[in-house]
Amino acid sequence: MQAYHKLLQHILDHGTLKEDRTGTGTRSVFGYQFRCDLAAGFPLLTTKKVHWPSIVHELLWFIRGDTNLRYLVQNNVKIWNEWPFRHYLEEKGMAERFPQHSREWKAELERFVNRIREDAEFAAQWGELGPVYGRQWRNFNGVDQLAKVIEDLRNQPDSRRHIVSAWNPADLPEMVKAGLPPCHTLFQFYVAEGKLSCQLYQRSGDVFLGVPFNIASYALLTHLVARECGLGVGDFVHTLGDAHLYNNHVEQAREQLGRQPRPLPRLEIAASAPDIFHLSFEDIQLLDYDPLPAIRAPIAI
Ligand SMILES: Nc1nc(=O)c2c([nH]1)NC[C@@H]1CN(c3ccc(C(=O)N[C@@H](CCC(=O)O)C(=O)O)cc3)CN21
Ligand SMILES: O=c1ccn([C@H]2C[C@H](O)[C@@H](COP(=O)(O)O)O2)c(=O)[nH]1
Repeated sequence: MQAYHKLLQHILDHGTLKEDRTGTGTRSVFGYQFRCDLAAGFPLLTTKKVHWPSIVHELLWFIRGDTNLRYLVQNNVKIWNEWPFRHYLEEKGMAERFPQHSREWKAELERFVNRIREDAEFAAQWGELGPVYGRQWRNFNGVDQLAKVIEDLRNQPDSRRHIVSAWNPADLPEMVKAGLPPCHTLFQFYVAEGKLSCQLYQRSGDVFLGVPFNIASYALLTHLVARECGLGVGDFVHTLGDAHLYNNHVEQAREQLGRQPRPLPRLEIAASAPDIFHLSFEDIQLLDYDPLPAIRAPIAI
């Protein structure tokens, strides 16, 4: 928690003004690392409310190898809608009629999302994000990396080769169409003294909106994999490439920095829960999460 505040403050103090693909503009630093001890509490921000159900559903969606928006929409997870919608507008030649974030654009986005939810055929055609995280984790040119890393952690915990990569250069052109090239690019597990640690290399981090989700998601993944291997939890180490604060998030970041952290919540995985590949949302519970109110910020598309 303190580590996240330090990152926000570091970018405010030392970030370089830098243009970006979305045209929003950022303050950015290159190369930043922090760690959290997962035994000290679950690292979900308490200085603003973060939508926990979205984190759980998104991770279960990755673990299942799913890459279609439909599961997320059906579970009220809104964080991926804008990218397939942008692709849909472009393919239909409607992008100019719907300027991003305008009233008409918002109404059309809502219609798009409703059709994804209700119309299976429409979802199959327009909800597909391409070979993004879920595909690469479970089927990287035929390799089930997640199953393999769990097997290796059980058999050779001391190995220095416990890596899962979402960065598949041959598939990048397909990912860019309706999604994005993976931001959380590669992760590595490490076992010492019966505890599982995880380090993530994130090539690009939207520090106000994306990074709080990414921290919680990898913390949860580490807990789930540790349980699968009969290990305790160690550290989550987060290494960022381009760590940026969008120019339209600066006021929100300052507001958050003025708030006092509260005690961290705890994670509970049901004792009766099945293995990692068959978990359901109800098996995973966050206890004692008592955050300060959410702070709204626009998403850069
Ligand atoms: N610019 C950008 N930043 C990101 O973090 C990001 C992308 N693009 N594209 C792909 C995914 C989607 N992610 C997102 C998208 C939206 C929110 C967001 O709007 N969060 C709000 C409200 C979420 C809700 O309650 O539904 C928040 O306050 O956290 C967060 C992460 C992370 N990724
Ligand atoms: O899990 C995620 C996914 C995306 N982001 C952010 C990082 C950037 O702000 C954008 C992606 O734009 P690129 O031009 O492809 O870097 O999304 C994130 O923080 N976390």
